[in-house]
Amino acid sequence: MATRAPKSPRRSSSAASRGGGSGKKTATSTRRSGGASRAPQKRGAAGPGEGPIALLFIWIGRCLLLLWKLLVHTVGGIVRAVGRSARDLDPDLRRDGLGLVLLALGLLIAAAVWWETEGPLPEVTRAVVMGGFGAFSPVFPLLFLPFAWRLMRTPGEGDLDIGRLLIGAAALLVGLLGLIHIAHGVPWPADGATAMRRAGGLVGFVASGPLTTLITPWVTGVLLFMLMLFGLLVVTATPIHRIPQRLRDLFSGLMERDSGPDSGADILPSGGAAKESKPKRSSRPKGAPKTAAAGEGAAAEPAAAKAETGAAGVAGANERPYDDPVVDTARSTAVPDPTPAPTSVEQLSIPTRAVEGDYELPPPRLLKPGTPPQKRTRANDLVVEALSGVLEQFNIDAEVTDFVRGPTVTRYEIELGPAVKVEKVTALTKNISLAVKSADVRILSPIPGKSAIGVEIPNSDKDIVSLGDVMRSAPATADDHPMLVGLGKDVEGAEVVANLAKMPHVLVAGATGAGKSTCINGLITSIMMRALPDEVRLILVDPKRVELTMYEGIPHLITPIITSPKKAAEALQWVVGEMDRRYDDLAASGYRHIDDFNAAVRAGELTAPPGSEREYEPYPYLLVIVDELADLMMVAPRDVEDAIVRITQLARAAGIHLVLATQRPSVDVVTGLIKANVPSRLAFATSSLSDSRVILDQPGAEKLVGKGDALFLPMGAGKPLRLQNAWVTEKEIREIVEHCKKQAEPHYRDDVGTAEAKKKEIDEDIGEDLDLLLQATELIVTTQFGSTSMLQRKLRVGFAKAGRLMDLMESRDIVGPSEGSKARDVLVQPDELPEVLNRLRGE
Ligand SMILES: Nc1ncnc2c1ncn2[C@@H]1O[C@H](COP(=O)(O)OP(=O)(O)OP(=O)(O)O)[C@@H](O)[C@H]1O
Repeated sequence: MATRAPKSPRRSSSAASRGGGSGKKTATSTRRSGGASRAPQKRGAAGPGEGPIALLFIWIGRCLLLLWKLLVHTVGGIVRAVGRSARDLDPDLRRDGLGLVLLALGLLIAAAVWWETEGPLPEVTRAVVMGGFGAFSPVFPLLFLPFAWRLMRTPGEGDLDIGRLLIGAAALLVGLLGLIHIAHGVPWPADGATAMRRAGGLVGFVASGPLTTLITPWVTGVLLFMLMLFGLLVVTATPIHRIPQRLRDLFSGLMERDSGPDSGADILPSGGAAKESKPKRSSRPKGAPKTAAAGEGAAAEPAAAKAETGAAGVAGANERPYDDPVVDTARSTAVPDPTPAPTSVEQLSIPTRAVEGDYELPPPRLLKPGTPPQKRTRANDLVVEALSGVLEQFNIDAEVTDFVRGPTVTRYEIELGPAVKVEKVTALTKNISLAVKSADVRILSPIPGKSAIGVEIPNSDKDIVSLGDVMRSAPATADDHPMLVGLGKDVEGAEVVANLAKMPHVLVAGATGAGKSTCINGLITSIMMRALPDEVRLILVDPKRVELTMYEGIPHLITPIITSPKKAAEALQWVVGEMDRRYDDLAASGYRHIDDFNAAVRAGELTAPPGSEREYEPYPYLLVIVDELADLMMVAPRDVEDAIVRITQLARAAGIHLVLATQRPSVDVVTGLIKANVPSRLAFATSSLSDSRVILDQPGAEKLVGKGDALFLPMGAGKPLRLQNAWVTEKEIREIVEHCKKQAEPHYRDDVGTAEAKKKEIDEDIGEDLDLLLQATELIVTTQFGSTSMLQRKLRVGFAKAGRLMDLMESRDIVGPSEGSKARDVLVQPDELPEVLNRLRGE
């Protein structure tokens, strides 16, 4: 993270050269006056009083001086030109070149030391290396290999790393050579070159010789050993307090490598401390409480570090804004009055035992790594130049002090001089766009947690963020919640994950081609990678009929993928019913959240009330994903809105969550009511500012560059977090789907998407009269007497109402047609009554 302190020298120097024009002028004028004051003296020296010979010498001297200057300028110019073109080289090529130079050096030293090649260059090299490094010389050429390898293998990794490695290796080498020298009796140069070469050479002598005379060889040995240890820690980038953790990681890494072909296949490309999550997880036996996987060597440190970076920090997005909201909101949610537990309700069945043996989650290696992240490329340098140019042109005392490259955009940081208005920079958005040749410039003022303005500019050379990298990152492996999904990487390149159970409902919107479907694929794939089917069940609604078809048949589904908007609207009604059933169970058992209910059931603490035929089972999370809300809203706007609002208001405690995606975020699709009840938003590039306002209640999404560039506004967050959504290929999805399908078969409920049809019939026909109709039916069936006047008398209704009730019963084959003044035939026997009443109720 850039800090102000180290940059201040740069800042002040450029400030002097920039706005501090006065300082520059002063320096120039001082030089001029100096020149002017010397000139008369020189003229005086060549004055009329001097002889022609003296004049000749003076002129010869001046000519020589001129020639010298010419030579110096020419040579300097050539060197500068070469240097400039080297600087202009692509950083990757520069690193490759450096790597090759190191390889060549290693080869030269190997030729000199190992094969004792003849010739002046190998001989000088041999003398220098053996004289300098003594007994270590034969190993010396090998040292170049890892450096060369690292430079060429990991393009884009900062030079800092190389610097760290050099410092660490130097400390390691000096310590080792000093120890070797002590082990050979600390020979001095006066003892001869052979004795020095057999010991630690000149370096070993300098490291140990003088010290041994001052503090004895033993103490020197201990100090040199400590120096070696320090070198080792620097090389491995291990702070002392993390040594035990590193050893544990190393140990468990070795154990995993031994345990099978999957293990160790996917290591974080960035070389982070995080390891891949468990490659396999078997179905938990029912009743076994879930154990956290945080201890599996997954370092949660990056997330913790990020949490300090401000409100929009990644972990901030992941954790803080809705830290534990499930429990909190569950407490505040109005739980309906306790009702007796339903005695014979069919609970959302979860018989997803594996086809053979235990269910195994897909191995993480099925998700491939993305491109290695780059910290700086030539494109970034060009943008910094362009930005500085704009600031200079407009005479603004501000400077580009740093930049942080993310996968899609880079955030350039501009620090202002004293008394410079922020608006001066923000007003330049269009000029900056012009200078950097990109229409999608977004200005953050300030960057959260920093006193600097951020200018986000799309990279002309983007990195691909793969879902695999996100799912194997520390924030993902540190939490084994089955509803945790990989979203992508933020502008600083940190992985962003989110727990759908805590969101608790999310709206995904963006113009066509912006990356919505990829995002939905990422969500479903994350669930398949982490959740057993008896932990999370899915309802997938795909009115476009093409986006989600590949998930057909996965065991997490409770109904085949729904493609008809009408059926989808009905399925939402079913979800409302499922929510009510869950609430009934919660209310009857006295728990406030389905997680608590499930824990009690698993622990065997909860049994159905006496007289009930129920046997409680844990409820899985139910995730409903709608990949085009607009299609549903066109078919049945009122019903869909009602269902969504009802689900979103109450479903969180019942473990039911919605993901609603649309490419038409207009107010008739994302209505005020839906917006008010879907608190988390994920906006991809929108075609207009008004669309951005509909999704995020603020502008910003219209400036996104598409292809997965997104703004994530989790529930409770003030500012959206920009991220590059994770990419998952169709091939990866197919392999994961195949794996899941092999493990278990789906168990479809045939009532999903049909409930509404029955209800509709009731609504249209019966309307408000359901209660009266139920009473009338009960009366007529139990008495087996189809008389209208009896209904009038017993139900205290008028003739018209009684006649209407009779017509309704006739249309449902409860009574026969009217036969004048005679009573109608009753077509239902008393033992069929409960079934008929249920049918009338729409159940
Ligand atoms: N996360 C991503 N990383 C890289 N490229 C992406 C990403 N997301 C999307 N893209 C690119 O953008 C294209 C369109 O993405 P996608 O199909 O997800 O858009 P969409 O918003 O769903 O469009 P539509 O609404 O028309 O289905 C993809 O084919 C891919 O090339």
